[in-house]
Amino acid sequence: MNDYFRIKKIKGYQILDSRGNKTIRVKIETYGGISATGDAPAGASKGSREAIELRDKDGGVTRAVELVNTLINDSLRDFDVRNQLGIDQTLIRMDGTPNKSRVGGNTTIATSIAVAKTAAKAMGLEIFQYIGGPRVRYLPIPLLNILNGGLHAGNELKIQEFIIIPLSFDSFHEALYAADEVYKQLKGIITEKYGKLYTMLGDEGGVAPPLSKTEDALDLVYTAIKNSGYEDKIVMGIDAASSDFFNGSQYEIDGKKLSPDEMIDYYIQLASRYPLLYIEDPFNENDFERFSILQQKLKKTIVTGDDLFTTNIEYLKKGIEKSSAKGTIVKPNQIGTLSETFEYIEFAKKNSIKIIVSHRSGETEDSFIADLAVGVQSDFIKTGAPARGERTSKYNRLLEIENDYGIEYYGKKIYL
Ligand SMILES: O=C(O)[C@@H](CO)OP(=O)(O)O
Ligand SMILES: [Mg+2]
Repeated sequence: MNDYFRIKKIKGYQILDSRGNKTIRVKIETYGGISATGDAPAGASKGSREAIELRDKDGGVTRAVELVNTLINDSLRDFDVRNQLGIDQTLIRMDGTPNKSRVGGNTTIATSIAVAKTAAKAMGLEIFQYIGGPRVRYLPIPLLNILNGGLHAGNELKIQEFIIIPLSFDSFHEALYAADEVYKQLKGIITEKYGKLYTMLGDEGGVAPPLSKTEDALDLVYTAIKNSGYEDKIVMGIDAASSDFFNGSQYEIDGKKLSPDEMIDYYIQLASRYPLLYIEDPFNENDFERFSILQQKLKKTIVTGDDLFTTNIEYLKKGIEKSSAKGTIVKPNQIGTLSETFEYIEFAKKNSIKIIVSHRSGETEDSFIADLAVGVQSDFIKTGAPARGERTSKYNRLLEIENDYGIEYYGKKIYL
């Protein structure tokens, strides 16, 4: 085996994420002197079926770090760093649980990402090229969460994310800059209407005005789109993250308690008032049936599962059998390794499910998911507002890829 690619050392240490919480970074070095790092992001509105994060009692990740420096370093040393599958399978076997609860999904995903980044570097390839090979043709459509609620903000809005989708543009940069204009416009409208204090930001860089009603937030976003002159080019979406306002039998929203069936009508009513192309997690993570009813009623909308599927083939299969959703969120840390993430994406694509590669609300500045989205040719990328470094690092990486490699933006061509 070529020594250049052989792993010499794997090291872990604690770093801070965008919420100021500790998270794990893993660094891999080969005998050829090539090294790269992988970071674990962290969610706030997590699905109950996600891979478990290994955390100390005080919120730190020193146990995860110790595992990397001992068990993982010992087991993966001398592996060829290009052997992603073999390495990921070793991590999966080492953990031995269905949800990575022994070693921690944060530990395994940071390692798995570091492996892929080191391999790409050693081969002299961009990460997206290493992942996607010569088939890479287009850049994903960004879903920009410009107004934050739910667990990502201090306001009373129950819907977690109010998203804009710049579809009809000829290039990625035009799409992104138009979305950025809408974001600025939104801040302007809010300042005028409520005062500057209302433009404080939520966890994903969107504004988080102290509103409590869904329609008030949607009105603001829709007005910002119209005022910017993009009504025919930019559409809207939401991530309800509804498990977080489901009390076991009803959804507590807009000062009301709605039954699951009333929630179906709630979304239909919203879709009749706003151009909602995208609705994520409209029902709690166990309600595959109502996802399916909503998807049938709103044929043009991409109903999407996040907490519903947690990047886990077992649950996606169930969703496909029941026709629950046209789209799936893909978050590598929900499942814990890149190989499982690739398998999931392949399975989803085979079943014509749209792929939305996504960040977490707690992120680092690492732009890996931008390369991942391009490499796997995902339909969309969800990575927050066009503001704050941990979000712009992903957008700026996509701009860099567009600029250096001239990769096209499909936008409207493939979606309307
Ligand atoms: O629900 C979501 O889609 C994510 C990311 O936007 O949030 P979190 O990382 O808090 O789970
Ligand atoms: Mg979500």
